[in-house]
Amino acid sequence: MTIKVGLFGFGRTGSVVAGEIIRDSECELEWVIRQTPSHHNEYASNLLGFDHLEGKIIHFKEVDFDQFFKENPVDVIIDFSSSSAVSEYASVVKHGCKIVSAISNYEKNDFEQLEMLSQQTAVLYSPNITVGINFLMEASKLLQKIAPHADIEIIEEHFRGKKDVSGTALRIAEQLGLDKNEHVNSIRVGGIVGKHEVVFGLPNQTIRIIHESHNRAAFGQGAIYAAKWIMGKEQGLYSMEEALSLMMTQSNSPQQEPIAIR
Ligand SMILES: NC(=O)C1=CN([C@@H]2O[C@H](COP(=O)(O)OP(=O)(O)OC[C@H]3O[C@@H](n4cnc5c(N)ncnc54)[C@H](O)[C@@H]3O)[C@@H](O)[C@H]2O)C=CC1
Ligand SMILES: O=C(O)C1=N[C@H](C(=O)O)C[C@H](O)C1
Repeated sequence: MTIKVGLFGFGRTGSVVAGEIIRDSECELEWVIRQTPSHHNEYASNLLGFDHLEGKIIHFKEVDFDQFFKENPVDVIIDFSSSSAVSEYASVVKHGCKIVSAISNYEKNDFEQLEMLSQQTAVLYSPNITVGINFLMEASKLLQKIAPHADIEIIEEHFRGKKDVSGTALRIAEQLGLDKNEHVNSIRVGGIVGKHEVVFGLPNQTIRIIHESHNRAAFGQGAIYAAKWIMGKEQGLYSMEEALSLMMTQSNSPQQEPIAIR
């Protein structure tokens, strides 16, 4: 069954994610909604160099969202836009659509709205939707159990233009029970896509667990994995850790396909 996808955001990340969705044989990019008016009614596929027409680009001011979702139904919305977009697609849950949100830093009221939507449909929210970073989080939690007295610092590195502190780093701090104001160190240089390092300091050794995204396609592959995983889920708020930890715990069972990290 082909999964019909609606994408919010076509910026640094969304434009790359769109390409991954178009390339995926099990997904069809139905439309892309964004705040930027350029390329309205053009196709993401053409802008990305594909020959066929897929993923019509829609300027968000040109649509009545409720009418739009009724006339252009999708199975899942993938959100790589901004915190405020959740209010635009709130009505989509009436049509049974699932949600994968990759917004890294939500305003409080926007996240509360996303939580409300999860009472009506399945919502997967992940500030870092790569398979690798979620493995880093599981590995860090395991190491903290083994070395409970270690000093721990989190270092996050991103491109110069990223204004907010990494939502991933804040999530790692939360998972490790660390004060995010004390133990998250940010570096903003050049065009770094995203690097997260958890440093465990012991008296006689230092252990570093590092994940680095080299290409935003990693976020697209993670979002597609999440979209496929959430298809069979009932309403509720899910995390990428849950999606992956279930796979990781079942990964040695013969009927489970191991995670194909590409
Ligand atoms: N969870 C993850 O693994 C990742 C999350 N992100 C997050 O994705 C978001 C976007 O990041 P970038 O692509 O770098 O930003 P960007 O500023 O380059 O692109 C944002 C896009 O969203 C659109 N947009 C913004 N607000 C909108 C709204 N209310 N309705 C419709 N469209 C809207 C803009 O027109 C633009 O196309 C950020 O929150 C970022 O932290 C980015 C990479 C990975
Ligand atoms: O803004 C980005 O680009 C990224 N944001 C996410 C975050 O804030 O954690 C994830 C990734 O590192 C890239």
